[in-house]
Amino acid sequence: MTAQRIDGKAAAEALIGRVTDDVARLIRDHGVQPGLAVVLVGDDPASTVYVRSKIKRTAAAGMRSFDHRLPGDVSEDDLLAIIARLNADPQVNGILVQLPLPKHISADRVINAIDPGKDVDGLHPVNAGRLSAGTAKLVPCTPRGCVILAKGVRGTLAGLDAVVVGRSAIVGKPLAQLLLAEDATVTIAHSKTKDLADVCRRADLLFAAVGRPEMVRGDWVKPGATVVDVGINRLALPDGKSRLIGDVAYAEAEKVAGAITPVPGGVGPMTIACLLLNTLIAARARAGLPEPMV
Ligand SMILES: Nc1nc2c(c(=O)[nH]1)N[C@@H](CN(C=O)c1ccc(C(=O)N[C@@H](CCC(=O)O)C(=O)O)cc1)CN2
Ligand SMILES: [Mg+2]
Repeated sequence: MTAQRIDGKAAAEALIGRVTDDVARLIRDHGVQPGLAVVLVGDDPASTVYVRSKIKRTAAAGMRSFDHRLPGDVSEDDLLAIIARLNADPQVNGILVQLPLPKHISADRVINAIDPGKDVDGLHPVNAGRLSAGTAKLVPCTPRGCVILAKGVRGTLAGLDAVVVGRSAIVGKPLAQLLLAEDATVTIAHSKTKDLADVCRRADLLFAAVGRPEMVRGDWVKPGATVVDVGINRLALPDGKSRLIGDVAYAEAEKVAGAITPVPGGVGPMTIACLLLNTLIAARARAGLPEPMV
């Protein structure tokens, strides 16, 4: 049996559709138009593509979009001054600083400077703390997308054994917290985990977020498991072109898994959809309205 291919693109379009409808209601009923400011430092090609897509999708969803492109040698102080202006701007409900930042800028200092109520990446320590306390509204976009996709397949995640391979602040750690909030039994594994393949083989839900191309092999997957591949690794081809591959050896894993996300077209599109959702959540909270029912 071949695994069900989880269509992240379709799930993202459906979520963006619901967000767009709620934005229209928010404008019509409350005169509130959500606004997202995206800050890009430098000209990294992948980041430029992601930022362009974020800006385009924000506007298409009926939100205001504010575009801040800064040279790669901008000083940390100048960047912090822009963040301070965006924090004070009532038209801006969400602030997203595209990562990674150049080496001379401390990502921690920049993230800490964002108003937690506008932190649509969910990376500010206040929002990370709220996530572990179970009271978060703004949670990191990629992990939120992973949980939506897994729930789309399994309905409930309660009681399932979830293994998250990777412990980054942007994916692994918040994903583990979100899965715990869904009553899954969660293991966080990483490069130092003993018998990693055995740990993965116990997972009903296997999330790979290590940034190592095809590290998770087919025989690491429990038969019938739901596999969510967060990896986006660009592989250079001999003809000068490139190809994206995930952290999971898809061709092997699809023979064993019950369902699996492809790369591209799996988790990636959900990241941008969840950014729009977070911007809507931030705008509604700012207006004293409950979370959207999307
Ligand atoms: N401030 C942030 N920076 C970064 C984040 C983030 O969530 N917040 N995540 C990544 C990049 N990212 C969004 O910023 C992102 C990555 C990938 C995709 C996506 O749709 N990928 C497609 C493939 C696209 C391609 O061909 O390159 C897919 O997987 O189908 C969207 C957003 C790091 N930085
Ligand atoms: Mg840095």
